[in-house]
Amino acid sequence: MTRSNPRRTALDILLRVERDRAFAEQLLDRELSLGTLTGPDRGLLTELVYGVLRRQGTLDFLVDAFAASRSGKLERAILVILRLGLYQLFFLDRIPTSAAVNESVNLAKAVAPRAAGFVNAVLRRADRERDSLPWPDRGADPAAYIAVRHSHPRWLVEQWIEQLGIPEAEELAVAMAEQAPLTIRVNTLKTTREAFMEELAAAGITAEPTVWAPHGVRILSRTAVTTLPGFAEGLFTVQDESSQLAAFFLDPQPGERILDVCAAPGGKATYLAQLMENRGEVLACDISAKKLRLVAEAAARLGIGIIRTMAGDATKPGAGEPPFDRILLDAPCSGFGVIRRNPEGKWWKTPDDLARLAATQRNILAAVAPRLRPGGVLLYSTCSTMVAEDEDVVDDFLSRHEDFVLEDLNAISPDFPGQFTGRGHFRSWPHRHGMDGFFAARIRKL
Ligand SMILES: C[S@@+](CC[C@H](N)C(=O)[O-])C[C@H]1O[C@@H](n2cnc3c(N)ncnc32)[C@H](O)[C@@H]1O
Repeated sequence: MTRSNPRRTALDILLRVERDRAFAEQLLDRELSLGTLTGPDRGLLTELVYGVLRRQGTLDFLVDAFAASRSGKLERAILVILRLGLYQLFFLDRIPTSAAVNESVNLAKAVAPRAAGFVNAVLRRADRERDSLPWPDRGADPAAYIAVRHSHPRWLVEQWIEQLGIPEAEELAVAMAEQAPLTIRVNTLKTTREAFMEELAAAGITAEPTVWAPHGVRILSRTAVTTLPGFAEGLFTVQDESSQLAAFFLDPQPGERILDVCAAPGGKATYLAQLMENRGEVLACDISAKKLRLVAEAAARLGIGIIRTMAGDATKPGAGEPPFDRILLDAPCSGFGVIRRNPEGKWWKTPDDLARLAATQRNILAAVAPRLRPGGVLLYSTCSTMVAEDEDVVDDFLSRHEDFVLEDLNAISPDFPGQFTGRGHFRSWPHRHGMDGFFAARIRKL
């Protein structure tokens, strides 16, 4: 078997994701750029890698149901071969059963020959018994049912149930296991949304304007970003509608000085500069000097001249800069709002990680807030659905800083009904809004 077999390549990538905690997106990009896979095999590889990571919880439940050994006890390579086979059997319509089973057996013969018969037996049994799967009892244990059926860690589902109640938590769980839409932001320094949509139509690409974000376009055709017209010319950048809105709600004005505290890779920093009509200054900081280069590259491609980058740890007090008109703190977070895009993250992170991240978020917020001028606005945002990383961080900060107040986005931006909580935070949900899960709070210094 050669490396140009998409199932073998998917197996290698999934094993590396498990073993090294490597990001699937980077491994896939590298593999696809080699050009050893062509035509539909490229799509199949992507589908298998992301599909197995998204549905891993359900697939392991099926392994436990149909294999004599529990999934946790199986050798890694055999477990991943079973996940791949079951994914093809249960989630892909276009692959015949015989192909799903035979290709899995071939994979086993190549990497773990003594397990080939076992793989064959488990997959054939799962296929025979597909109409009587032993799902957990929904009434007796709704969290177990939702976790297994829609493939999320149980503790995460329990948090969602606490926030939203059982029926809505299940809607969210369904949406969070789907593929996310491809959304871009049109660069209004170079074109308009209308003109860009005409270019897309002329290139045969189906797209629609985003519902709420004023410069967003959702791409409906299945296509790679780099093949869209105008990428090299900087007519657009990839950015989910929720992330666009978070930057938009800071409401930066031309000529102002803005601090973007955790800026890399620059999705929001470049949008701030765009909204400022490329006038004023955005100081884009990040702890990673390497990732800050991506901000500079994005700014150059988009024709932005007002972004200055500076590496540094935002938990340490910044020195030497006069106070800023506005601050964006897009904090490092669990990423539980974007698990449609990075599904591996949901299997890696634990409640302990949330506590650790929340401590960092609190430290950064307390360290950067003094850099705001009186009357200035700070926007705290995360791509997390977790109250511990969101409302709790903001409330803790406000309880210790009497010279800062929470602003009510319902009053500031009344044209966005349904996006804000009763207290005036921005909170988007995939099942309600079709966007990633995002949070933002506007805080004003008195
Ligand atoms: C959510 S990402 C920012 C995304 C970015 N705002 C955008 O829209 O493209 C969080 C960033 O925080 C940075 N970071 C983590 N800890 C930090 C710290 N202590 N000080 C500064 N930046 C930090 C990470 O390197 C990462 O780039």
